[in-house]
Amino acid sequence: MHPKALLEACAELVREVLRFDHPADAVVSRYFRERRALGPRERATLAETAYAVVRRKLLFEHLAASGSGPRERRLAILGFAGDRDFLKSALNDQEKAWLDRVTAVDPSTLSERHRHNLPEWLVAPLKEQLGDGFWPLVESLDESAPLDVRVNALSDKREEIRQELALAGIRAQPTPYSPWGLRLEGKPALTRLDAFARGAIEVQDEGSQLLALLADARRGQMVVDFCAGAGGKTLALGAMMRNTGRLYAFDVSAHRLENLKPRLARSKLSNVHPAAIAHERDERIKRLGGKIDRVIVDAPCSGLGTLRRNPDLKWRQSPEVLAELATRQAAILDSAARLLKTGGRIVYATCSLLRAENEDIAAAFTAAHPGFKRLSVQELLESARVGDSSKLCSEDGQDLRLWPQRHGTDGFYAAVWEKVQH
Ligand SMILES: C[S@@+](CC[C@H](N)C(=O)[O-])C[C@H]1O[C@@H](n2cnc3c(N)ncnc32)[C@H](O)[C@@H]1O
Repeated sequence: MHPKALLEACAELVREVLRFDHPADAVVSRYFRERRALGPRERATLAETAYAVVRRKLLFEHLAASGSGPRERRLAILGFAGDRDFLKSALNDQEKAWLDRVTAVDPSTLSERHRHNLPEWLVAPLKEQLGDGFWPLVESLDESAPLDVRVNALSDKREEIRQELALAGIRAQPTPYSPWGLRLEGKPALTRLDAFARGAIEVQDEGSQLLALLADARRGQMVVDFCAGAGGKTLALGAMMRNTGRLYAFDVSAHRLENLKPRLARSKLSNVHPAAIAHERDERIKRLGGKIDRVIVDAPCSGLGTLRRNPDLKWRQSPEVLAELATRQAAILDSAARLLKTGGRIVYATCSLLRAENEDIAAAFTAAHPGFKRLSVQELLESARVGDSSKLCSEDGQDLRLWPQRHGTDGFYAAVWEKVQH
């Protein structure tokens, strides 16, 4: 593609993504679907440019103010993810001079908001939680998230899969914390691998793997994945249960559960029962009340722990959305807890960074449910032989607290309770 045409296409995609009416990955996929002639390198430049603009939106808008021409074109120039000379060959003299001027700006002279590129409503709670750790978080959000896979413990050993991947030219290292994880070098395509087709590996962030581990699902148990979605945790739980017992995968979205089916077929699990529910107080849930050994609530959340992958979320969420989510999270946790038998365990988890969706929900649940005892996540991780478990937890060891800048995973939270009395 000619440089001028590619830059124009980048500006067009930037315009569509910045409407924020749909998730950026959906907008990019649709853009590519409608333009099948685009080659892989053009697609990479387009997607990376659009994501760069979303990530550094406040800075780029600030720098773009001094340029000329359409705003999205200026933003696309600033975020352009290709070769610099290639880009310059698409620019007129005025644009070249402007680009040279703005790229010479000393970053230390920029205001805070142009350095962190976050909305103010998000900055305040993060600074309060992290103190000096706020800036390392900001830096980590500019990096790309690693590609982790979970090895299916039902059928395979991690080291053997690592060697099998090496033979296919894919280098991988064991993940530092999850006993099932491999962290791959680069972003190799996996779907054509035999290990993928036979269900030996599934793409899953190491943090997600640890959430499933906390449930400690065992052979022969009755287990519920309450917000199963496409079943990332379900598959891990099923393997922990050695394909015995009964594992219900519930979700209000039948569409998301559909995406579990091919994964389930690959995994060879036969103990999983997916079912769409109308809401968290569905009749189906009521019938199972008091009968379940393990429940995992991977609650719908702001997703702000996944900003490396989904940087548009910081612009698509708001305090109003968060308040509404908190109400739903509390209601879902409350209903899910009714499923437990005495001695059963419930895990509440999110991929949010914010206390409002995490510690606050957990504290309110503890206060309202005297029959539930909080378990120390640190102790649970120790008994699961996860090394360095104190590094993964809140200071008191109660909660799982994973951060991209500290653990390399997405941001995750988990709290765990045991039902001690009726
Ligand atoms: C964080 S996602 C789950 C991801 C999934 N556990 C995985 O590992 O792939 C949250 C899920 O909660 C579902 N959800 C939202 N409201 C719900 C409710 N009231 N009851 C059950 N599931 C709900 C959403 O449809 C969404 O799939």
